[in-house]
Amino acid sequence: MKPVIVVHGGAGRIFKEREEGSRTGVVRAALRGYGILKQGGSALDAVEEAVRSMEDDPHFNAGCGSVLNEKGEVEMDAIIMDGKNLDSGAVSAVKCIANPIKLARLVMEKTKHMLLTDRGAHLFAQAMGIPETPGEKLITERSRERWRNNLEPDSNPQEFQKDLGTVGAVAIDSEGNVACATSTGGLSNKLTGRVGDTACIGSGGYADNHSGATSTTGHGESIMKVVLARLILYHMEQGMSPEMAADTALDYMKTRVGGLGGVIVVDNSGEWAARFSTKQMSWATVKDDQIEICKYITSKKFCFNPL
Ligand SMILES: COC(=O)C[C@H](N)C(=O)O
Repeated sequence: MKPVIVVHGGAGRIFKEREEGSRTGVVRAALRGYGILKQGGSALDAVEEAVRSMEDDPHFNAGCGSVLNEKGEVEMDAIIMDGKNLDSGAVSAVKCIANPIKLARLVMEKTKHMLLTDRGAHLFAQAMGIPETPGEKLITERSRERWRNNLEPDSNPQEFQKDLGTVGAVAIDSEGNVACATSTGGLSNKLTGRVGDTACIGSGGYADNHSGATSTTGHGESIMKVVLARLILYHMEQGMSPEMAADTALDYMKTRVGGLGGVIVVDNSGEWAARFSTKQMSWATVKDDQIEICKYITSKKFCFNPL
């Protein structure tokens, strides 16, 4: 099987000043993940590495650069899933950790559970020897400014899309195993303790070798209502291509609950798609040693925009 990786850096508006950084960030992440796949590494390692590289990049709303909650604090959600055995691990509302995706993977591999939240996740991180990163180090000037200007949470399913930047990756490795990973700071000025789609299995991501893997981004409450990631795989199980399944599910989310978002998908034959109903989504993919990246324009080839 020829390995493939697809990454996204969030659906929504991408403001001019973040365009270049966001594009460079998704390219770097895709190449890092693909490097692992090329050396015979697993899809799981590849998606973790790709997401970790975007968590470390302040241009994205994950890890360093996360948006802030109503109190001006970082609270992050992340999920990782292994399509071989349907194992998954997630964390929600975690604060002083540089790489929530790493912690999610440890939840998957070192506990009998699938999701740890807030204080419990923090205690688990300590027990695993993960160093504490002061919250201040995760906060950028951009996220602080956004917090100051945004007294209300970005809760409108259509209006939420002001330059966020959740990150995610899906991959298939040379053995035909698929995996997904997603990480986010969530919605700006959200209520303390709000857990979004990203930490929820089937919403923020899903991976199953029998069909494929998907990672989602967009209005979290809408994504959770339609269980977007699992819905896409369901459509693929019924015979749709990744692109058709993604468009059908995004269209359903828009018409049924008025929510917008974006998804990346890879199926178990290596066919992939990056689709969105928001104005933009940054993404990059590497297949056959060729990289393809988003163009920040609305073209038929690169995106689905029903607006
Ligand atoms: C682009 O914004 C996001 O993806 C936010 C994320 N889905 C959440 O609601 O937590």
